[in-house]
Amino acid sequence: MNDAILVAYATRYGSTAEVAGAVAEVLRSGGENVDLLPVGDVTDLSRYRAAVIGSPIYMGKWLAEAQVFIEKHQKELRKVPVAYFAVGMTVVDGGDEGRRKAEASMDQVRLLVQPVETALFAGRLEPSELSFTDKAIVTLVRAPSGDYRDWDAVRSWASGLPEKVR
Ligand SMILES: Cc1cc2nc3c(=O)[nH]c(=O)nc-3n(C[C@H](O)[C@H](O)[C@H](O)COP(=O)(O)O)c2cc1C
Repeated sequence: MNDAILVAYATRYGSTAEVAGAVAEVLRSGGENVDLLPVGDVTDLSRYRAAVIGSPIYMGKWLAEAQVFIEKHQKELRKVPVAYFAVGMTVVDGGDEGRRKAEASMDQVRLLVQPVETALFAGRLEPSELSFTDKAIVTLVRAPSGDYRDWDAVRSWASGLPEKVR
């Protein structure tokens, strides 16, 4: 039976995993049968009637594992409604240009599988948690730090999904 909804995510420091968790929770509370999985743990897509896929943005792009997941499963994913969400910091105070850059992070995956719905969410950046290299990059680009995730925005988007992926 392909009656379940897949919520699959990539994450480096956990914030996108938590956004995916909130999306899954809202769908479940609406009575949907949901599997919440890191992209690397998804094997069989035949049991899903829809997929929600999210990735954080790093240097303007989705994490490689999210792109590879979509590329690898593009044939199956094209048969069902797919929604994408991107999590990043340029949407925090980057205005229209920040949103445009965040939208562009999905260009690659849009080409592979056209989504029925997309969303951009502000993320979390905690410098003390970052690897040496990541910390050096965010210091260089003077990225804002803190937790900017807007849970109301995430939940509101998720509550509209069942209608969109029907
Ligand atoms: C090295 C580095 C590069 C980043 N590049 C971008 C970027 O290009 N655009 C953006 O919107 N956010 C960028 N971010 C912010 C992350 O997308 C944000 O912190 C996100 O919540 C991280 O998700 P995760 O905790 O799931 O890994 C960057 C963060 C780091 C550490």
